[in-house]
Amino acid sequence: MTGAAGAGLVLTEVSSGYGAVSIVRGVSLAIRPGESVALLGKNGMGKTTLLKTILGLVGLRSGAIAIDGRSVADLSPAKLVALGVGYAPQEQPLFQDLSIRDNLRLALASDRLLPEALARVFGHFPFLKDRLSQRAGTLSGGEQKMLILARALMLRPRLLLIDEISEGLQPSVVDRIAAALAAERVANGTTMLIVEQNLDFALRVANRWAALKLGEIDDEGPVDGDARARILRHLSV
Ligand SMILES: Nc1ncnc2c1ncn2[C@@H]1O[C@H](COP(=O)(O)OP(=O)(O)OP(=O)(O)O)[C@@H](O)[C@H]1O
Repeated sequence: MTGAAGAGLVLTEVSSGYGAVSIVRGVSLAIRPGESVALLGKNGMGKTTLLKTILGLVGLRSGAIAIDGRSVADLSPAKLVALGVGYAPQEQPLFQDLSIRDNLRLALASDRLLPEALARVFGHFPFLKDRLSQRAGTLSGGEQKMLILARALMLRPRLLLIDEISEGLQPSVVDRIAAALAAERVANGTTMLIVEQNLDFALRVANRWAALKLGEIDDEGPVDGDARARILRHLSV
């Protein structure tokens, strides 16, 4: 393994929500450095809200969140980035009128870092290299998802939070994204928390899983021979 090792993430009785509504309820989850955990569950169970709570985009109501033993409660987005947190969000994450190059540049504090960071993401997604000046809004849905992930990888995150990246993608694109995530883990020991509804993808990219139901962790386990059947119980109606 080369480069910085992954970060540890510990959630202790985390609760959060919107207005008067509680969404995430008492979630405890410890992810060791280098682990990849798939967070599964039906629509509306609170998966995205939990990721946003870790990032401070949704306020923490009670409980604690620590990265490498350090509370993230009062950290600004810039400090989270400095700690090595990368985020691939589900909704409207690209600047459609900016070029691929400028969308990637926005991940960095300084252009000095650009050549090395671009070289890293070109290794995962070579098509970006030939189309750097193309407007992001003209990319296909799958290409946009790969650009979103590439942007999250620009700073070589130690903890990567990914929200339903495989949604609506054709199998060949899902394969490329799974390969990129696997390569990052091998190269950098990146810790990952991956919100998913695509069970096959989740089982490929994670070594552990947790199922969220109405804001609570309903079940969890390792990705082993029993995982598929156990998870399906949580995804089926
Ligand atoms: N900004 C918001 N204000 C109020 N309620 C919200 C807001 N965002 C989400 N919710 C509600 O919180 C609940 C959980 O939503 P969340 O997006 O976290 O679920 P999810 O498990 O990620 O689902 P999906 O797979 O559909 O993205 C839903 O009932 C949703 O309507």
